[in-house]
Amino acid sequence: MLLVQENAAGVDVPDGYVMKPEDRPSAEAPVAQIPVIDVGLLSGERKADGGDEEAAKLRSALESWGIFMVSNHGVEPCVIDGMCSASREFFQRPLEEKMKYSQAKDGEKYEDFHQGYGSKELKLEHKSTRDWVDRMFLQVEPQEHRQLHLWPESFRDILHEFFVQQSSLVNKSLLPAMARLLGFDDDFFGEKLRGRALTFARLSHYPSCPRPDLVLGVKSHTDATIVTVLMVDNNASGLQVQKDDVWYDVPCPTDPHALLIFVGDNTEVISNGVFKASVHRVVTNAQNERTSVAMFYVPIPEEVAPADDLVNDSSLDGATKQ
Ligand SMILES: O=C(O)CCC(=O)C(=O)O
Ligand SMILES: [Fe+2]
Repeated sequence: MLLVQENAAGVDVPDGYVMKPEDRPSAEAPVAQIPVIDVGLLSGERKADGGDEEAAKLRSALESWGIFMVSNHGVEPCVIDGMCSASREFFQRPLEEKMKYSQAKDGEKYEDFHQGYGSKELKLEHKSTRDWVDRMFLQVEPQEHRQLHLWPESFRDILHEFFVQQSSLVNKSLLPAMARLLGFDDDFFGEKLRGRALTFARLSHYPSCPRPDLVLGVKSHTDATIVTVLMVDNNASGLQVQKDDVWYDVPCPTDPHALLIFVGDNTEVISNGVFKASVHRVVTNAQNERTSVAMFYVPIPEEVAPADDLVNDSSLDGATKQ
């Protein structure tokens, strides 16, 4: 079978989705105390108004969870609402409609790195289990590489606007604040996302699943990014993060317009392990469907190496410079 949507109506799940017993989620997970960072206070000049405290919260999140929420982030609420409803509307369309945006040719299986609509179809030789998710995967940057024929008209403009506003959040606020925590110039991370760097959007739709005890929405992974920005709809939680070998639930943000930020692998490497990439997964839910939109900020591989100043600097000893 090609798409999760086709399986979701059944009472049981096909074998290909059933996780090995050791990888199945437990019924109850503790709740992660993910900090909410007020981005407005992070700019270099806001020390007196609580900026130091906010920077300390950011540091603690970067060094432990590898994930945090942001408020006051400059992405307009109407843009977040618009992106959320455009994604839901797209996934609710009949399958034949959505398949117009699939890159898989007739009879061919969709593969994850292809742009367009589909679901991760594992090759037979792969032993790994399938994820309970349908997706739309699109390259957003460099803009001249966009495959606009795969962008449904209904969300072309809103996805572009969502990207423009959040890339300003990433480049003007978040990455400079992260660089300052390591004692670097504001542009330290940002310059790794210029030129041939790539940005991808992934819209994910998790239909309700009859066996959340056996099946995962997305298996445990880290993102191969500098950072990932995630918008979740508030219909259902499902995201979990791992810390010290324990899986924690990430609750839906109480502010429906908050965004989640993941530290990606590349930042862990560049910071020489000072900042931790978030290990995360998505569990399924028997009652509710769920939609998310992730934006992946991916540098060119040559930019990914531990920063010289952080290597062999015994004075750091696991802590960061101020
Ligand atoms: O849907 C989510 O909450 C997370 C998705 C995710 O981790 C990913 O697409 O890399
Ligand atoms: Fe992820």
